[in-house]
Amino acid sequence: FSASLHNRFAVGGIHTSSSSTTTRRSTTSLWAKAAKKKKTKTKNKSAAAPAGIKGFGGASTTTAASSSSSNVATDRSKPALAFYDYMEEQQHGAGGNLKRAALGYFGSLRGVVAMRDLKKGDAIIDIPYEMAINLGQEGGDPTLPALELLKDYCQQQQQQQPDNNNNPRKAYYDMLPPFRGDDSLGSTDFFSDAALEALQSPTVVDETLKRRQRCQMRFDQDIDESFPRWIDGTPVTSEHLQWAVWLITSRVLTVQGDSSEGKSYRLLIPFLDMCNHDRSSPHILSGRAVPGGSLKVVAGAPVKAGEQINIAYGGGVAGNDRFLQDYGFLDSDAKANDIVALQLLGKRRILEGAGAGRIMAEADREAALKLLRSTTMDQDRVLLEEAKEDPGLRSAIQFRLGVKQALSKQIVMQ
Ligand SMILES: C[S@@+](CC[C@H](N)C(=O)[O-])C[C@H]1O[C@@H](n2cnc3c(N)ncnc32)[C@H](O)[C@@H]1O
Repeated sequence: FSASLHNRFAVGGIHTSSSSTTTRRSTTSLWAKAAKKKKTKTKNKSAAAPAGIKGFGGASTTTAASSSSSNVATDRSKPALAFYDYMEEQQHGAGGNLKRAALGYFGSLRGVVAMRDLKKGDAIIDIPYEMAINLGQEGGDPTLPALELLKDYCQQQQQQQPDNNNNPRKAYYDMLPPFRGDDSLGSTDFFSDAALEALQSPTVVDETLKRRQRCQMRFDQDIDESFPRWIDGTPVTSEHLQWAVWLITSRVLTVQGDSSEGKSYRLLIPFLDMCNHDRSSPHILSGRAVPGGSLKVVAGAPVKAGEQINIAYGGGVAGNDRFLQDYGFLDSDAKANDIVALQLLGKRRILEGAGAGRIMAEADREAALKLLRSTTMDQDRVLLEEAKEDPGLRSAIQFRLGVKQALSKQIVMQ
């Protein structure tokens, strides 16, 4: 859930970041290696998780939950069950999580649902570091970890059935949002020209075009015939790499390593990466990228069975400019638009991209405000109605409408 270096979630813990000046590759091994343990499956799964997703009950049937969210449909699809098995495998030791939480659907959005009541301070999710995929040291270029991820993804997908000796991460990879899926297409990286223009945001357009260019350069430079093939046996394309970049920007967490080392790493943390965003979430991320470490979501308030377990992406300080570029959706919380408006008024520093950490240059602010003034909010609402065919165009118009609303609030307040 990459966003910014400034947004540390927890002391000595996980923070969100895709931004930094360093682009050095990690010298650590790519995969967080487990201390050698016997690779045996838990024999009696329902004994291992008597009250969780693998046992009886569950969030969809529990009587403990009183809210309407207790009717959440837990994900018991074949790939999900294979993924739960994968978590339970002894070398991962993450099966205990399934007593407390599972995957569920909130409308059409998959997320994590509590399987039982939990107290404030309880670990809701607790994933051993060894289960995480370490994509290298923190850096500003998402195409580097994307390349590593894409390579491993293609290698793991070579066989149809998960086989823990040859493709141990397949069960997890099968749960990732698919290539060309609606989720990934929500990111500005996949916007049509018309949608990009409709953003009325020169800085977002500029950053998007640069990222596309960087992705193409990475593809030209590092992907050749020796690269593993795509799932269907055809050569990997730059569009596959763009999808992998989106996986990085939307689901990787930057986690501090050993305190004496002073380094941070980009981790894909299975299951934890399935938590959706809610800016007001009280839950806290903690943990370190060290052997034996635990990567946790700790309850910041009591949790009821059936409740969705969300976390605040971007440390709760990212605006909708970042949400649209990195995650591919707009945060409905008004604060996400207020942040963009404050940046445009020179009252808040830019979080990431060109000029990160600085107040936006006056000329850039003026250019952006001029574009925003080129249509009224009423006109935008009409255009939004008309933009049914192009989801990117709709998001772009929604983005600028939100920014205009936030700007008008700021101006009234002045
Ligand atoms: C870290 S993943 C979260 C899990 C994801 N829903 C899944 O099923 O794999 C981040 C992605 O989830 C979706 N997402 C997370 N929070 C959301 C929200 N509040 N509204 C809409 N989509 C959201 C977006 O597609 C985002 O890029």
